[in-house]
Amino acid sequence: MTGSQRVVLLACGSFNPPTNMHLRMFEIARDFLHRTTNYHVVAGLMSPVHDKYGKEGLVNATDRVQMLRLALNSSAWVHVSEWETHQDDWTPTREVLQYHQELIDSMVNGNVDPTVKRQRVDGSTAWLTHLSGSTDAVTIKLLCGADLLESFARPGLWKDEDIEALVGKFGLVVITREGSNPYKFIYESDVLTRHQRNIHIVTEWITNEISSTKVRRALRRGDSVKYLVQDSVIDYIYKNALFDTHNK
Ligand SMILES: Nc1ncnc2c1ncn2[C@@H]1O[C@H](COP(=O)(O)OP(=O)(O)OP(=O)(O)O)[C@@H](O)[C@H]1O
Ligand SMILES: O=C(O)c1ccc[n+]([C@@H]2O[C@H](COP(=O)([O-])O)[C@@H](O)[C@H]2O)c1
Repeated sequence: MTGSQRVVLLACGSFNPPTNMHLRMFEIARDFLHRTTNYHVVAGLMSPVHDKYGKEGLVNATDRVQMLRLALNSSAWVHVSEWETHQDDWTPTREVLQYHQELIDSMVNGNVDPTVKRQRVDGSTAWLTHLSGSTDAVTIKLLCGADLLESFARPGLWKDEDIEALVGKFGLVVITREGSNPYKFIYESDVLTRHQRNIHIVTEWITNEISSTKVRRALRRGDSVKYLVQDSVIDYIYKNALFDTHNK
């Protein structure tokens, strides 16, 4: 596509379990960017957080990766990246983006780094095929819900220099979420306002409040989660007795 800037969207999170909203985020972000910017979204990545992130009720990364793989069977362009889960410890999001940008650079941006190339052979990098067929540069952006953006203000949670890099160097695509006001949040932050052009707010007009927390609660109570989560993921959860479903 002439004159367009190729982009990969990366969403980080627990995905505990992955919901249909996690998948939908990618669709609405891509539609919005294609309609309002000259970005051409070539691939999406979901990077589940490391077990050592230590969030209460987090099932192990092997199961979360497996659930994401099943969920993403219905997508032709979004993939799971296991890299984060294979590290020795939790990785800050800035470093997750940095790693994937370097991997992309080593493939298409003419910046061949042999160390990065070696790490590529891990079977979870099929998404790189979306980058072939063109030598136009590809940049990575963080895709997130407005609650993640607003967590930037939680004292001690994010490093200032990481926030600066996320918005200054990479850029954000933020999906609105019930109870959040990303425009006001950006207005109240000097650093976010300075990089406002690099923050794309996507309004989800078809509002819904699907969250993994609510899905886990329903599962625990034996309530149906059909149409909130992909059927294959529900089967996996019951087969492996995740989220206290053992006696349901
Ligand atoms: N309903 C939603 N609307 C907009 N963004 C969402 C929604 N659900 C999840 N996201 C976004 O998806 C990413 C990964 O989210 P995460 O795994 O924390 O899901 P969650 O449903 O918020 O989980 P939990 O309820 O366990 O906190 C985050 O950027 C989050 O903001
Ligand atoms: O990089 C950071 O400093 C940082 C601080 C807090 C959270 N994160 C990431 O944000 C995501 C939050 O996921 P969750 O499920 O807790 O909403 C997860 O991928 C974390 O690694 C990242």
